[in-house]
Amino acid sequence: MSELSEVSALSELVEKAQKLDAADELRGKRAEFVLDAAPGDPAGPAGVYLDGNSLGALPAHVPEKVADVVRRQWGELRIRSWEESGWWTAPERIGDRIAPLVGAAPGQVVVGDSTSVNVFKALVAAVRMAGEGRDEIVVDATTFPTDGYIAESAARLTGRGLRAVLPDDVPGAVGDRTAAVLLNHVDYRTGRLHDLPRLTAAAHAAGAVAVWDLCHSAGALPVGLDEHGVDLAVGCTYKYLNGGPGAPAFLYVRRDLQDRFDSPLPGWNSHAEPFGMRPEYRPAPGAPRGRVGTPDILSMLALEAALDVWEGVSMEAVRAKSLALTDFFLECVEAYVPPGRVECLTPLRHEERGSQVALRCDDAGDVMKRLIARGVVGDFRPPDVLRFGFTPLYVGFADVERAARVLGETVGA
Ligand SMILES: Cc1ncc(COP(=O)(O)O)c(C=O)c1O
Ligand SMILES: Nc1c(O)cccc1C(=O)C[C@H](N)C(=O)O
Repeated sequence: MSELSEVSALSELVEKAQKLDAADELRGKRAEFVLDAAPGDPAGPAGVYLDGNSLGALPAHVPEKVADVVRRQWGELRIRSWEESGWWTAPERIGDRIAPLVGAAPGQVVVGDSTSVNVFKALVAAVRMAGEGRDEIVVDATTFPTDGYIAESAARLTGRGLRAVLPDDVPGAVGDRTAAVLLNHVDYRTGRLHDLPRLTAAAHAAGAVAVWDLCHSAGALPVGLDEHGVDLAVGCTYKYLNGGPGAPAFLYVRRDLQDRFDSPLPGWNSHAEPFGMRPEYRPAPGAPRGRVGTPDILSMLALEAALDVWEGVSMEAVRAKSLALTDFFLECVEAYVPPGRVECLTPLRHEERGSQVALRCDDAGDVMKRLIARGVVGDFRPPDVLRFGFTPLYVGFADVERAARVLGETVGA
């Protein structure tokens, strides 16, 4: 590109970003988060946070809420808070706040433990639901590692075999031996969105139980758990749900399966009568059956406060903006990054795209370090992937233009 056409591409994209930001119905949400100044803001220098697919930004009102939980609820009310501050019922109450964000009616989502622990609970329970005749678990061959490790352990514990299958190949791979299928909704590396309705239907047609990991889709796009008849699902709350580092995960058990959910971790919190202190276990009805032990109240209540930012936000608006952000990023990368320097791993088709863009780049580790030094925060996944996550509640189009411009300068240097 000549110097003149480079300048005109730049000013065109800057102008386009301004127009897109002005028309953005979610733009007011950014002020609800603690972030660096936006590009163009005289308070700059601007930082661009594109790592909300790993750790979501802090909603500004959360520290005050957490301070109240610590000082008053814990410091003053102490043990009374289990009842008076609603600590005991927090896992189901907060589950019901996450439920509409993933397309679930109330009473089916419980919050607690890590995603890894919930993958274990869900997968072993799925195998138990499927019955003795089915001797195989199918796991996403491209899965985030923790699901693969846990599936391997779940298979050994339940005496089933484990087969890793590419999500696209699941319909042809499942059969009357398949007990359960564990899939990631969005691939953590490439940002590829898998076809949840089709793959759930394929698992069901084979008589298998479908278990989904929603870590990279919850809060980023409509999931439609009830609508698509998903059996069990898990997800984290520290990415697009902005619950904070180590915020507890969630577990969805479809209502009509709850009586058959036989937890492999039947702790006292999931007992029908937890304070009965009985030697024999009797599972609670409904979502609380997914609980294990004492909930981590401080993290859980930070998450509860963080969920306030969803007030008045539709997941359709979030999805529309997410696709517009990733489309615009790809357009800017095309304009600013020297040809051949990066290769897009994220599908261009909207139906196959989550809310991140992954670019393959030979020296990705070094490039990401230099981007971060210039205030553009994404992340690096070995061996050669640059990941950029776009959280529609707080990322704007000027951020996107700036990130791609700095990327172009960094890899072009
Ligand atoms: C798809 C997926 N599953 C599971 C996890 C990890 O779960 P946790 O660390 O909450 O157990 C992550 C990210 O950390 C992830 O991206
Ligand atoms: N959970 C994380 C953590 O505790 C530290 C650093 C990163 C994470 C992540 O969430 C990584 C993320 N799941 C990924 O997609 O790579």
